[in-house]
Amino acid sequence: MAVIEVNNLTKDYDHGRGIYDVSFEVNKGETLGFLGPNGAGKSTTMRHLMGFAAPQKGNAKILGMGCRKEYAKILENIGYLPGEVTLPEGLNGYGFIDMMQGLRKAGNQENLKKLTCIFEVDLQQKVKRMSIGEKRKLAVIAAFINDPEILLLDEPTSGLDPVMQEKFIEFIREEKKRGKTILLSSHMFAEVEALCDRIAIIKDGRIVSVVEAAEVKHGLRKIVEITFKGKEDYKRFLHEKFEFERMAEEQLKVDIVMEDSDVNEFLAVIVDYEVESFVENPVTLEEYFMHFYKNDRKFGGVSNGKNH
Ligand SMILES: Nc1ncnc2c1ncn2[C@@H]1O[C@H](COP(=O)(O)OP(=O)(O)OP(=O)(O)O)[C@@H](O)[C@H]1O
Repeated sequence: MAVIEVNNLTKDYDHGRGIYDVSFEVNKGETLGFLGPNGAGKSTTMRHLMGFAAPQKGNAKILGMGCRKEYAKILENIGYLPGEVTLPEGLNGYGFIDMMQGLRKAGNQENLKKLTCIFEVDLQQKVKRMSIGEKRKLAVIAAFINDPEILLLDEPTSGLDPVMQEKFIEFIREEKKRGKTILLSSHMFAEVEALCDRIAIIKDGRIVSVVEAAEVKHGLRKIVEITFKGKEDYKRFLHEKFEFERMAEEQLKVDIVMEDSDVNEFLAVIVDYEVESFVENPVTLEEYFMHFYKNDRKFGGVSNGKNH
């Protein structure tokens, strides 16, 4: 069952900035990683899910409720950690948590103790005296304070030191075991690999790929490097219908991108060529993702974000 649904969500800020026809869903108990370079549209999508902005087209729903219209109801079930944290400077940690608990009508002192202990925040301290990391940890506590079923986490570990990052990952693993539904935007491959069931990649405001994390982890997509014996074969091969990643005429070498399901087709074609060698390398999540950073053309399965 889809808990979070984003359908053709569009917000055009002009000059090619914004999000365009963004569609994906997050099922109950699933963690979807939302990966994209700076300015790709992750926070904009999250803000629409929180009902802070109205789309020009499409819609965002949580538990079947429209995020803009039923904002107050949705808030009771949701924990949101914004990408940029701005906290009221005049309050101390307790004051801020009280304010957040009041907003959500769900005080939970036991949970507060547990979270304060895990994330080591001194709640007596005034917000204005806190470091960036401490403010971030306070925002993490606020997001989890009412033990929400659904979590929208916008780059949750940015600003945390490596020990805290590790603690956070452990904490989310436990939350996953408890059946939480999570949308997590991140730039950190290790974090995404450790936590996410599926990964949606967004670039220039558009979803360019949605993949099962296991598919990437187990290297179902591969780069095959083929070296030909002669120039004629090398040139002829370039006309074959494969996805070429790299061509090096001097070395008579090409890299093609393949999925497991393409292997038979590849073998049927390659028997017709004199091959010096071929090497197969699984694509890591980082390579898969970096491809979108560096290139505009598609790499692997482009989907509408609805495959799961
Ligand atoms: N209120 C706004 N007015 C105008 N442009 C905006 C506004 N909010 C976002 N944008 C633009 O929309 C695009 C997407 O921004 P967004 O903050 O969603 O990216 P992001 O993927 O979260 O990036 P980052 O990783 O840097 O946080 C950017 O080009 C940004 O400049």
